[in-house]
Amino acid sequence: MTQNVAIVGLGLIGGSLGLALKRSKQDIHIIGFDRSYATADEAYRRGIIDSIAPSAKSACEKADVIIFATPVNTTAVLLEEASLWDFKDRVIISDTGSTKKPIMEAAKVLTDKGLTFIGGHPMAGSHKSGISAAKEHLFENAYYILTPHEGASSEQINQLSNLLQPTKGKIVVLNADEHDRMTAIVSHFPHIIASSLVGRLADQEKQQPFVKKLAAGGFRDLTRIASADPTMWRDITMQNREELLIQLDGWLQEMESIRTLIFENDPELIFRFFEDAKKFRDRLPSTSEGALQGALYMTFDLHIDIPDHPGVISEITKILADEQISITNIRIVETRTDVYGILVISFQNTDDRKAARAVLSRTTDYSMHIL
Ligand SMILES: NC(=O)c1ccc[n+]([C@@H]2O[C@H](COP(=O)([O-])OP(=O)(O)OC[C@H]3O[C@@H](n4cnc5c(N)ncnc54)[C@H](O)[C@@H]3O)[C@@H](O)[C@H]2O)c1
Ligand SMILES: O=C(O)C(=O)C[C@]1(C(=O)O)C=C[C@@H](O)C=C1
Repeated sequence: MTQNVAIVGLGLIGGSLGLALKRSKQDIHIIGFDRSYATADEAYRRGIIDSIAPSAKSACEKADVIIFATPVNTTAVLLEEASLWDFKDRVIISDTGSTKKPIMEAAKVLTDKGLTFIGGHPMAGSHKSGISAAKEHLFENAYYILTPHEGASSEQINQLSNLLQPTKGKIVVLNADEHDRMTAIVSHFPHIIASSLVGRLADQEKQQPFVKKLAAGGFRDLTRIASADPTMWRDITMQNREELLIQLDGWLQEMESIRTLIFENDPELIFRFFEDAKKFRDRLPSTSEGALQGALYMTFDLHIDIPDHPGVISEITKILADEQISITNIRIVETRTDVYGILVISFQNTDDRKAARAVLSRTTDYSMHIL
């Protein structure tokens, strides 16, 4: 029997979910709704959804499973409005929001009426937003967290997990408190730091106009996420305010002790500060070790030692293009005359990276590394 799935909000996450569900072996009809008709129309034309609904209500009332993929404050408002909608009896309602406690609280208007709500959060994304950035592989190897309401049965949790299988995410069940505490540590607070570092650069650029030209690899790597959508991050910050304040207090204390460290200028203690951080960072699971991507998201990068000669990059991209291996990013980490430069190419998944490594080892003698 056909399963009707409604996706409300067809941006990066709703669109990627639609693309992933499209490869399902189950008989699924995806009904999409977005407040922007142009977005819904693009989703339909790209085959991400099977039909466009005229409203969120109309999409949801026909659905067996509903996934809200809107910014978290909007999702809370929609859940409130949904208390007046006529759902199918056995409907499962879920979302993709980056926060879970306030969403679970907002869903109470529905669960109090006997409806089933299972919070969801795929722990993979991007600083890009909107349907144009949607990718079928986005959730591959990422944790996909579910936070079921206490009324949800294991059969319903399994039904949702089965539906989500084509995302190739790893489903884990957590409670909403744990979820919000952990995502504050590894996702939400780092985002605040990235944006504030960019803010410091913007302030100081007034006195040092040349400084932003020096913002090289380190600054860029550390602040990539500051380019993300401000609406999404405003909502997350407001909804996870308590955990963020806890993180901020800890950080201020940490900065105070780092201030003392620098003031006292003890070489051994300064060395140990960097050494401890390096040891811990180097032990974090990486996708190259077969670990899951997740909050500690690793891109599928291949580092290639290339000589600093004109034409080398086009040689490599041509080899990959001939093999139909798509790349998501390409950058030079270091290039100096007479010294090997390092080209970093990012792929969508481990399979593409493996195929690229294999073809480049057959056709070139450049050494390659996965960090
Ligand atoms: N971007 C990420 O990295 C990421 C990762 C995991 C989860 N999430 C969560 O997923 C959700 C969606 O994020 P995104 O990155 O896809 O955002 P997005 O901005 O790319 O997409 C959101 C979509 O929702 C639509 N929308 C907004 N208000 C609406 C309404 N009232 N009715 C219908 N549609 C509406 C917008 O037009 C847009 O197309 C958020 O809750 C976010 O916290 C984001
Ligand atoms: O990779 C990024 O750009 C992200 O910010 C993705 C990221 C994260 O912090 O890891 C951001 C928010 C989501 O809730 C999940 C994933």
